[in-house]
Amino acid sequence: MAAKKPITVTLTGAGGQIGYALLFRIASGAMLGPDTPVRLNLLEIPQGVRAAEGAALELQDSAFPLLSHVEVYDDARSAFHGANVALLVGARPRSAGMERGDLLTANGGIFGPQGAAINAAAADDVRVIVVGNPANTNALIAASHAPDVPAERFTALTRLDHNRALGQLAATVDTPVGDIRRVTIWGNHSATQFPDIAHATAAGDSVPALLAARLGGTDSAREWLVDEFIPRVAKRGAEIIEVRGSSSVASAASATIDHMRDWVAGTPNGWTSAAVVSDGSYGVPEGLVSSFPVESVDGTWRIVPDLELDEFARHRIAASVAELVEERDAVRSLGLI
Ligand SMILES: NC(=O)C1=CN([C@@H]2O[C@H](COP(=O)(O)OP(=O)(O)OC[C@H]3O[C@@H](n4cnc5c(N)ncnc54)[C@H](O)[C@@H]3O)[C@@H](O)[C@H]2O)C=CC1
Ligand SMILES: O=C([O-])CC(=O)C(=O)O
Repeated sequence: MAAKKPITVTLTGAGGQIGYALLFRIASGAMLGPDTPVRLNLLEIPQGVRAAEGAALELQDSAFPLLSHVEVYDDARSAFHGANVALLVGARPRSAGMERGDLLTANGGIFGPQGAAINAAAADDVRVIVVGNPANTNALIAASHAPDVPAERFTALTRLDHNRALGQLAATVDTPVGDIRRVTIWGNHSATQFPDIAHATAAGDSVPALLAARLGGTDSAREWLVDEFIPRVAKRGAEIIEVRGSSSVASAASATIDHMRDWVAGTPNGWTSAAVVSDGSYGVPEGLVSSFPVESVDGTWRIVPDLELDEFARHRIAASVAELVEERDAVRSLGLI
């Protein structure tokens, strides 16, 4: 059988923390599969180039059979040349006391030029995920500078929030995390996000019913949901910063791998969460990059249709979407879109 052609993966922020956690998993085949060779293009700003070069040396020392080539760039056009997969991680992380909104001005300027470089140089089938915060709005900025790339190819990471929700639920209902299905993160990757378990199941049983049984009735389950689960998941990033002293790295890299793997290979276990360009579903204005329940079908994210939403869910989703509208208007007034 002829050897498979390598997939070109461009990673921005390759000299940073998440970059370092991502590179070795990509090269090992965890993202694109055990028989897909990869070519890695690493993009950094000049101050980050040495760190990226160091990571490239270590990649060589790891002798990954699937790794066909590694190149370090400080020029976006060259780095995105022929990219089939673009992981936009490079941006300043939040430190203690900062809200994600504070990063809009700091990081927004990065994503227009990178969107334009993707438009000019990437492969026709490019798939983009934005990890750098504020991820949803940065993806919107990048997409708006790439008119020739279908908007559906621009996504942002909310899989980390999804995985955090699975972790919290598994611990509370005492079920293996792999048995939990049909959890959704709606809206923005921020404290306004809505982690929704109304449709969730654990080994086929209704999670709301399991919670009610475990926590002493539907009222207590509701209290846990509103006062503990939702804020714990939505503010987990800040909790990690407080406990670790810096923002999530390995879990963010792992979620990025999950997102891209499922996008390419499909979601046989049912839906997951990803921030995708809205087609107007569930009242989310068209064009906003918002998190939805999504399935990956034939290499394309599809928003799961026709889920029933109660008043509480509609209210929570609207609040997070209102924040996305504010962010869009802010970057518009800064001339970034
Ligand atoms: N969406 C999500 O779930 C999560 C997002 N994040 C975000 O990911 C981003 C990266 O985090 P870390 O790796 O921990 O930060 P880091 O500071 O360790 O690394 C960022 C790297 O990006 C580079 N960089 C900055 N501007 C760049 C540009 N224009 N082009 C290429 N590279 C550039 C920097 O030189 C640095 O090496 C942050 O914005 C952080 O807030 C972090 C965790 C979760
Ligand atoms: O909270 C932060 O600043 C980093 C991040 O996005 C997360 O951990 O969810």
